[in-house]
Amino acid sequence: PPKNPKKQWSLNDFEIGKPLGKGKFGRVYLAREVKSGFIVALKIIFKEQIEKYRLHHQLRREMEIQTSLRHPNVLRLYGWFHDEERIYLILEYAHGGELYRELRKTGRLSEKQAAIYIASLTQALAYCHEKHVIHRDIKPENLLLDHEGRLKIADFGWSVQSRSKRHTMCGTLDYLAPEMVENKAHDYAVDNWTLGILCYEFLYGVPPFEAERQTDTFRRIMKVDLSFPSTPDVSGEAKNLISQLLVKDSSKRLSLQKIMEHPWIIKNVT
Ligand SMILES: Nc1ncnc(NCCc2cnc(NC(=O)Nc3cccc(C(F)(F)F)c3)s2)c1Br
Repeated sequence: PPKNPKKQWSLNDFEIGKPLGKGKFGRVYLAREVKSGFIVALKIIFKEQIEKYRLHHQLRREMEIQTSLRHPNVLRLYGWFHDEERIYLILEYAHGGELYRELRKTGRLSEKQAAIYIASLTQALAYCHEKHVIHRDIKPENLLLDHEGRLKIADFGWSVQSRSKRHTMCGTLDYLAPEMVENKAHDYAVDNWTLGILCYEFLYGVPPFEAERQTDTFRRIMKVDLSFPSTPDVSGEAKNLISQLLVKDSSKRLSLQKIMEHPWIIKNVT
């Protein structure tokens, strides 16, 4: 018998609820699938924006990549549909919202919480990398929390299926690895660098190479101008992990496997 064709969704299948957030190119709403009562997040993207910025292939790639990923720390993309002027992404609803709101609220995280998030991110990235997917745009805005406070990587709008080295420039400045800043060929190790950036930001409340002007941030990234303030008092193990990730030579960055075996992770996560 023919495989039952993928359900064709339409807006009538959903009741739209409160806005959850504004992302690039469109808003996200809470929504309920009428028949099942299943709660989702519906991301609405305007076609003319996609046309204007010529992002069709990127959006298509995101669909392909995300519908094939299944991991507890990767936000699900259940499917999508479109009408005259909009494209709708049917996403897993992350009840805890955006991680960066928690970061802004509390200023910085405890070492235990930071280590738990870094371990979750590392496991999610190890899963993505074994599926040849580099996210390339890991930043607090793309990290969501579910109802149990479990971290979910979202928005694979910049990810790529990579077997060869990549060249496309993307991502926000603070989180960019040197090889991306230099627009050089880059590979999976860019996500390892970003783990170092995030670990620093979770513990100190700001990313390590933050500067007034973009040119200064670029310069600080290229120099790996890393320094640890004396307050808050962060453990030596945490600084050790960050220093092993924020390494200019991408081949010398601590591997995802080694991150999971690092004393700071072992001490705080098991
Ligand atoms: N509480 C919540 N629970 C669940 N989700 C929430 N927010 C949505 C998070 C996202 C997940 N995936 C996304 N994907 C894209 O946005 N993709 C996208 C969009 C435009 C253009 C492009 C492209 F054309 F550039 F590729 C790609 S946004 C929230 Br708040």
